[in-house]
Amino acid sequence: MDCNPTSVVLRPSLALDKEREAGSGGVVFSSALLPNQATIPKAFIWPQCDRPTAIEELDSPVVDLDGFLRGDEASTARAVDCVRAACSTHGFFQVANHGVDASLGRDALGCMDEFFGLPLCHKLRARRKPGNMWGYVGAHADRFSSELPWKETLSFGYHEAGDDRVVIDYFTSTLGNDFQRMGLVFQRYCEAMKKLSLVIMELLAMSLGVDRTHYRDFFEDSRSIMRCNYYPPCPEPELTLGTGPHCDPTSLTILRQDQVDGLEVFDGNRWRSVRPIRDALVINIGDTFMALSNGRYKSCLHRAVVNRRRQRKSLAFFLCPREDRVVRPPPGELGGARLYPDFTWAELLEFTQRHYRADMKTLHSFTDWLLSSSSPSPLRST
Ligand SMILES: C=C1C[C@]23C[C@@]1(O)CC[C@H]2[C@]1(C)CCC[C@@](C)(C(=O)O)[C@H]1[C@@H]3C(=O)O
Ligand SMILES: O=C(O)CCC(=O)C(=O)O
Ligand SMILES: [Fe+2]
Repeated sequence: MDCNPTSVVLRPSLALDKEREAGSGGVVFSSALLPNQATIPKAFIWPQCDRPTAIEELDSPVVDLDGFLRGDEASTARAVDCVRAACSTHGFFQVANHGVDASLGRDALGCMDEFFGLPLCHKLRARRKPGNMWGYVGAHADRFSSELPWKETLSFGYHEAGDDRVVIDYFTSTLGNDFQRMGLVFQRYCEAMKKLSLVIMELLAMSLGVDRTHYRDFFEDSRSIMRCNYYPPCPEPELTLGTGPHCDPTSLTILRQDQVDGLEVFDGNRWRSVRPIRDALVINIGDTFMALSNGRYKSCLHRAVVNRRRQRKSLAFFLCPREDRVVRPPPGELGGARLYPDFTWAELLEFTQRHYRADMKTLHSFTDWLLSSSSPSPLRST
């Protein structure tokens, strides 16, 4: 593989579930090409209705977690009210004084600069293999053939294993022992994200009037996804998107942005920007938690836009339950008619990876697909 390809070559159109062997070559999207191009390939051009427009800022609350983490009752009550208000509307809020070491977040963003700055042939050592979710991808050009997102991504899994090395081992086994330090930084970052996500789960439970340990226990043995998003500068940012409009299919997202604008949330009427706040973390509810709350909390539509001058990076930690846990709301508190059937995260994840490109209707489409499937799972009650 030429380490510095001279052009973006996109293979002929292919449907999502007819994924070709990645080894067949042909498709690369590399930021190394960009400074020399004045226009973007047609496959990256999005429909007019999806293109970025001039927008205002989202009024997303910043929840100070310091008092809650110290067990202060008044601060806890304020945090619970703040979370309830945000999750009952656009599902986004930011947290400050969250207990995650600020230097760890900056180190992780620094490791992203190091990885995505590698020659393409080195990045391709981590290339995502067909049927697998982990690895390096350019513009999802191995899965989609139009409306390609203007980004490179690196995704890997995180779960507590006996030796606490699952992420370190991923980096050293995929990229070599020279990447031991990078693996250690991301290992520690994922551990910190997991710890914070369980704190947020307590807050969410309390704000829903559910026993405060309910969701925490449900995610204790979580199998989460870490995704590094790298958005190169784009010669025609008004025609494309860094990440298309979607609701996260996962349960909870903890997003660390760098200081470059780009995250946008649809508040029901218009797109609004989520301005980066230094060292704060953006939290949003995903589809799986919307089902766990029987629709009380909203998984919200969001996207990422790019710009002509500056690269942008974001670190998205996606909390997910163990694959075989049945997703259903807690008995009693969130009563009323069930909005969604029982399902497992494994079923929803497989739907997004093999049958459906996650967008703003993923959970609705998944529910239809699930209930229409010929072999209903014995776990499922509707
Ligand atoms: C389960 C997942 C699928 C996507 C990553 C994630 O872990 C959560 C967000 C999903 C995604 C980012 C939504 C927009 C479309 C997508 C294809 C992307 O642009 O990356 C989605 C991810 C995916 O790899 O399918
Ligand atoms: O990069 C961002 O700000 C958002 C990315 C995102 O929504 C995602 O990866 O699910
Ligand atoms: Fe997202």
